Amino acid sequence: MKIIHISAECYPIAKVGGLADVVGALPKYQNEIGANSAVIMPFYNTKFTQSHKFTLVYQANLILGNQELNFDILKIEDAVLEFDVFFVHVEDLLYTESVYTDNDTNRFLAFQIAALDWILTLKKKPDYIHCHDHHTGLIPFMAQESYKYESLNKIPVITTIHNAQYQGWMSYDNLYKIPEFNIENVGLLMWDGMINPLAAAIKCAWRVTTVSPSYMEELKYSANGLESLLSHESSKAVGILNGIDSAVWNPETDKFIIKNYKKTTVESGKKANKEWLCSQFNLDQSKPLFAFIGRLVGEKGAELLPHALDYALRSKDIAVIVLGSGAKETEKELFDLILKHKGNYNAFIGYDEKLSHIIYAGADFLLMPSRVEPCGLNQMYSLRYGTVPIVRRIGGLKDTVVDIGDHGFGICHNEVSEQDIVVAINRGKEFYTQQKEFKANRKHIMSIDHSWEVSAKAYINLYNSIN
Ligand SMILES: Nc1ncnc2c1ncn2[C@@H]1O[C@H](COP(=O)(O)OP(=O)(O)O[C@H]2O[C@H](CO)[C@@H](O)[C@H](O)[C@H]2O)[C@@H](O)[C@H]1O
Repeated sequence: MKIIHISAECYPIAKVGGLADVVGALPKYQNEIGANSAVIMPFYNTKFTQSHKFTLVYQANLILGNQELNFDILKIEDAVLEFDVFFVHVEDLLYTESVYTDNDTNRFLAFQIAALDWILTLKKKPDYIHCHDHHTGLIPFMAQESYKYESLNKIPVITTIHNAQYQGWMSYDNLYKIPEFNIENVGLLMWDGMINPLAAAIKCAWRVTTVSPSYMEELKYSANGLESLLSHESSKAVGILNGIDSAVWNPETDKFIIKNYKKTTVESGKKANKEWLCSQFNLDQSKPLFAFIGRLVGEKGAELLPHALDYALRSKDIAVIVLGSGAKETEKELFDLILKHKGNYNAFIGYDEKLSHIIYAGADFLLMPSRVEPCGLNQMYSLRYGTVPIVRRIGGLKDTVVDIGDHGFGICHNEVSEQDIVVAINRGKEFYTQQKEFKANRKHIMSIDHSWEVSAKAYINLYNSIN
């Protein structure tokens, strides 16, 4: 079974968030169960692309409206990953330091056209094309409707929605850039007067998946304008919970953390990581350490953190560390708290993969007060590292965390509010004082299995169900 994943991100090549983690793991686990799964993504100017060698696989020109652009398909020379990765290299458009820029309409249009132009030339075509998020949302439409891709229209295309908040909207005057199709079918591209790649993907993909079962249900009521479309297409839609790459996220072998540990050595292991964090960030290590890692955006409830943390920190009996970047105002407010709560609070405003691993290892609790959470990986990473997740009951968080009050192992709250966050922190504080139960819980959560094996198989079953 030959599968090609098409994505804007893939760990460790280019990562902005959880999309990269999934696309960097799913093909590997699909290959382990006998598939032949590869990825095609844009060739960005990242540390990874600078430090590896690539071979040219294919070269051609693509037509983007009235522009003709040269593109290369490249492949990593050495087998550094456990699956093949192909790159679309369009020097002037895609070779940027950031994954996302303010010219993304043209960038991702060119990427998608180049990817399909290349697939068209393959002797052995993929059995399935698996697209991820709106950046690849026009592929299901083009494969089905554009005349030049007619020979691909029997290949099932699957779209996975990692985040329906972003839909890739573009104005109607971009229509001529999409390879020619029967204009009577233009409605498949449109939603609310705009070309909407995510809506087009939901309409045209053979199957639509979300990254957790609860998120699939929630989208029917809250999908940034696509609710009725999701309800209408629900017969071809299913939620499959993400897994975590247990080779990358393993406290026993993790090269980023200060001291490796397993279930039997969790106390000394977490202590060493916490000590390092507290000394680096001037925090009191005798206090329970609460952490937040993530994009500082409304979906993550991040704008509530400054006030909620300010309030919770007044009692001076907790320590807090924040790692994130995003909305400038939230960044500033979180930064300003450092002086106010010196010794008990610190924040790293930015992106740091290594630090994120040390925080999962060294913190006692991880906060996720998300407004929207399609799956959430952080709570699963924190479980694996023996860190208690504190989550809002939403999306994938609801599917993966059970409250200690319900014979579970985490702390859950219902509302996205400062008050709920503070109450949840206080419950965490209280739990921390019951050291015997707290330590037993740590061991328990480390053994909860969220590895990709089960979900990788679920995707294969889904592909098979199409024929
Ligand atoms: N400043 C920072 N420094 C270092 N690392 C950072 C960081 N900010 C975030 N990260 C890392 O980025 C990843 C975030 O993953 P999530 O799944 O929580 O979120 P995201 O919203 O990006 O993904 C979307 O797609 C994924 C995958 O399907 C869904 O789980 C999720 O719900 C959906 O919103 C984690 O690996 C986290 O450690």
